[in-house]
Amino acid sequence: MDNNEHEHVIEVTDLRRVYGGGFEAVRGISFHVDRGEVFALLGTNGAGKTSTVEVLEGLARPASGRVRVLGHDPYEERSAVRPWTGVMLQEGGFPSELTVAETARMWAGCVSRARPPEEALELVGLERRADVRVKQLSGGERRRLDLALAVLGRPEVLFLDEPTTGLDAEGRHDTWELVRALRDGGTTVLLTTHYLEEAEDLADRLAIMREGRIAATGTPAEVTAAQPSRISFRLPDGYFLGDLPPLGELGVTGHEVDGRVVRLRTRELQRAATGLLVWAERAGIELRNLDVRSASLEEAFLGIAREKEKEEVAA
Ligand SMILES: Nc1ncnc2c1ncn2[C@@H]1O[C@H](COP(=O)(O)OP(=O)(O)OP(=O)(O)O)[C@@H](O)[C@H]1O
Repeated sequence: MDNNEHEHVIEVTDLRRVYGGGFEAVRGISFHVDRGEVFALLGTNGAGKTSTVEVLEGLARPASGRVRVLGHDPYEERSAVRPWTGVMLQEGGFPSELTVAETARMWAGCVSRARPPEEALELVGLERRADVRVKQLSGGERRRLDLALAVLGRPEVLFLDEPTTGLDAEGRHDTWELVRALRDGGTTVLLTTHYLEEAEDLADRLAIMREGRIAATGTPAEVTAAQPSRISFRLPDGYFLGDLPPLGELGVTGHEVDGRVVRLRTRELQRAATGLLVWAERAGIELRNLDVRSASLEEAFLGIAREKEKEEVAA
């Protein structure tokens, strides 16, 4: 199979997934992931991320819609897709009596084009734990083992469901480095995560799901651009809000005053910050505790979650 012919390594069109009792967990979503991209699927608990990823992994059939991985239907043509994909589920569930090295060797026997098991363990920093039984590993070490097994077959497409949950800060950064290295080597990665800084740092593009639908999608910068930036500072004694230049002219769309602390919201950060600083400079004022910040992905995420709450209150 010439896998290079499919630029969209993953294609999802109007995907719906309905569970046995009739509950519609995924309600018509579309997105694509190109070769060598890291794509993050974000969302609140129960938003439908795992339900979506399971369909892409070929573990479940869609109720309707079309899914293609490397140009194939991952459920109907599992044997054409499976050898090229690596999967890290939320729960690995490997036999706990085997050692780490035995587990890796056993798994290497099940995949085509396997790396040497020692190399996979080294990639995730488990080489010194090779002789430890799986049941004796810590939660974070088990996640590392799950990741080692997912990359053992040199996959072209890697599915990572919450890969860094339970890892300490160092483990998380190690995992990010590994994902970046795999991406740079041409691997396409689809990951779900609850850590917004992980998506901000790693993802080329992302989608935020809410109640089975995609509420926002784009690069991290595009998704955060929809949220206002913030400027805060301390007004010097003797000055009042009315002494500032007219806020509308600075491109400020909202403000709060808390004692002497002023917080401004704007979608034109450079214009607002420049106007404010020029005013302060001319007036010979020092704006103490000045903080100028673009919106973070976390703010965009919370904004989307709050839109939903507002809709519910209004209904
Ligand atoms: N086997 C099932 N039968 C019925 N409903 C299910 C089943 N599995 C999941 N659901 C429901 O589908 C919805 C989406 O679940 P899913 O696990 O895909 O969400 P998620 O975004 O991955 O959540 P989390 O971040 O908590 O892992 C939830 O409301 C969940 O209760």
